[in-house]
Amino acid sequence: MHSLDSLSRFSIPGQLRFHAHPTGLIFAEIDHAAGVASLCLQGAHLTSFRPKSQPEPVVWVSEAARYLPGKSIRGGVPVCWPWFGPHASESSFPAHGFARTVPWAVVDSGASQGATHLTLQLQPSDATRAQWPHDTPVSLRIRVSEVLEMDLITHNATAQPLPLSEALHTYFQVGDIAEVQLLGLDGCSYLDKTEAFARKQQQGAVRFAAETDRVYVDTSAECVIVDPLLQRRIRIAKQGSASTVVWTPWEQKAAAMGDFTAQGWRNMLCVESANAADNALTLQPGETHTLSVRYSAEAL
Ligand SMILES: O=P(O)(O)OC[C@H]1O[C@@H](O)[C@H](O)[C@@H](O)[C@@H]1O
Repeated sequence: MHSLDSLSRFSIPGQLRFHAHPTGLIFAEIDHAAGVASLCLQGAHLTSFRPKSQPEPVVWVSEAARYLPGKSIRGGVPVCWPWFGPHASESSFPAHGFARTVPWAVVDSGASQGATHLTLQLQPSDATRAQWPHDTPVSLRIRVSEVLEMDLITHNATAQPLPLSEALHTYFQVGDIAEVQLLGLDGCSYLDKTEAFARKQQQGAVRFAAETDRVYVDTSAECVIVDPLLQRRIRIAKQGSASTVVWTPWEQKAAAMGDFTAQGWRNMLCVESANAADNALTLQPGETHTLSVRYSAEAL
């Protein structure tokens, strides 16, 4: 694992620095001329992003989030890998895979093409190998400017095809979940996790009035969150992702989770760029797969 000293060679004066949280977790702080972001090295978990043109963050993190070794953080961009949701056969394995709670190493940083960038690689251990005994290097590359770009890159270095599901489980900041609309999914099929995975079809924009937990399949469309309170649109563009997961817990579920404040759930919406359910991947020997997202905000 990194010490702060060993990270100094990746620092960029005025643009990228590292610091330790009182719990020991190490964070990267990126301050680009056009946008700011924070990322926890555990989980390669981005915990905030705000274009400097925006008064409010684009990426939401819970005010009650816990920053603890081995625990996932409520908000930001959890990396769900190498499976999304519950493990297919082992109920004791963690939901959404182990990537979001284990150490990642910084392997590169820089400032080029108008952005500050940082690349991390998951560090396999005996504990991860017990759940995933495959040689599949995985890295996360982020680029911060007025927009946030992220690439989740998985390489199958084994001699056999491997099943894999994944998501960049992004929590977006909204003025009030009950007022926003999500565009881009009209006509898509989805699995409704609140109704035992019933298969349904989206009609028009997605609006929210209760717990919503859906895996939209066979869609690589750009999604747009229209937010009348914050007077902005958030654009979510992606490549290498054929599913979009839409999740909001609503009051009761959020209260049961223990890491939301009483009203915090109202200010978030998860729109997750994924390869899950019908769109789970099979990585062929030697294949490299990249899931890429690009988040931007503009005034309404
Ligand atoms: O509490 P977790 O493990 O971070 O998961 C949050 C949510 O993540 C979503 O992606 C799932 O579809 C939901 O079912 C789940 O509740």
